Amino acid sequence: MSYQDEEEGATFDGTAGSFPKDFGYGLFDGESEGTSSSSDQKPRILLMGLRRSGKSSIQKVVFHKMSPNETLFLESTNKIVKDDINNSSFVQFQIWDFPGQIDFFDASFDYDMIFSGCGALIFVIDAQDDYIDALHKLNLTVTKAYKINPSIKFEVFIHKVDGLGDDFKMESQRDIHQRTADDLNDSGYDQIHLSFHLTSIYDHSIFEAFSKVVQKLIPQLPALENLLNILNTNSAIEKSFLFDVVSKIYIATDSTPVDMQSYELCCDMIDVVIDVSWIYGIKEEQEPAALDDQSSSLIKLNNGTVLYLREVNKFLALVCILREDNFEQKGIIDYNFLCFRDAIQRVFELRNKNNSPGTSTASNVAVTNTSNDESSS
Ligand SMILES: Nc1nc2c(ncn2[C@@H]2O[C@H](COP(=O)(O)OP(=O)(O)OP(=O)(O)O)[C@@H](O)[C@H]2O)c(=O)[nH]1
Repeated sequence: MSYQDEEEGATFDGTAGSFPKDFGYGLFDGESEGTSSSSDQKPRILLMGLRRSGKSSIQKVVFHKMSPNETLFLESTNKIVKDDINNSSFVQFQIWDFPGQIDFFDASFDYDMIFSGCGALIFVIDAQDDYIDALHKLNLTVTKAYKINPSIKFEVFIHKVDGLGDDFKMESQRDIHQRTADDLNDSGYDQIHLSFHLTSIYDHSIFEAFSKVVQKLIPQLPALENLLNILNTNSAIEKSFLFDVVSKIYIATDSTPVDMQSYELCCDMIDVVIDVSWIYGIKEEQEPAALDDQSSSLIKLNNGTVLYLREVNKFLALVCILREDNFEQKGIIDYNFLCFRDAIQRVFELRNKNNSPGTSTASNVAVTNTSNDESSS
């Protein structure tokens, strides 16, 4: 089995989508290349599934801003393609895209090495196709991976659901759920937990599903959720997301349920802010950055709701949804936000202190220090 490091921009020039591929990518202030975790230490998210199930498309759309229509021209993957996700820099990991025809009984497939450093395994099932073979492969894959590394998070993407009606979607999910549980029982692995997500690259569901996968690998998630809950309560905010700006993955949200529409609105807001700041906000000689410490934006919707965005650091933004009436107390909201930003920085400073260099846990995503040069208050 051969490996291939994907050269950034070699196969896709990043012109599709609403902002450039290299927008805001890079290291934190004062950090040199040598200080970031090396490729081998970065935790892995594996993308597996049958041929043409949509693995490469998912990776390209979520992390390389490829427009969904362009995925029609993607060629079949015939090698394991390793992609370093350091574009967002906040959460760093590698995605390994596997060829659909991979054979676990092939002696050259070093699955000990592959599964041992793996944080999450995403198995993609094409819901528009007959999925019986895929379920067989899923069972084979998760049992093999579990034997080597029981701490892997197993995620099943029931993919390409854009072509399916709502009833059929639900029915497929139920059926796949049932069959995989039966298969795992039969093979004596009923302790393996699988999470299911209905996804499509043609809407935001793929970003939402990926957000949930990445969140499971962030050990600070409970602390972040708690901070968002406190912020919401004290500022009369209805919903808030902490976004990794470039990928539009949300790395945390408060504990109220996420509804797709709110998430989509917040994603669209990020696109608008970045597009506008790209056109008007950045001087030529400066290194492009998605946001700076002054970035904020306010969008009033005609249903009496306000979307409010504030920069947390170079790579993270807080996007809140609240009633227009409650936004009258903007001073309080801004003050609470500064406290929130300060607390977030302290959460990650603590982690960095606890983690001596080179000892990042393989299954958790590496989180880089978020502190800005400027004082936050
Ligand atoms: N309708 C629909 N088509 C999709 C979706 N995702 C991917 N596709 C299409 O599925 C086809 C196969 O996608 P790929 O990403 O090449 O599949 P793959 O799993 O990487 O395939 P291999 O490299 O052969 O293993 C492409 O024509 C994509 O446009 C989706 O969400 N909906």
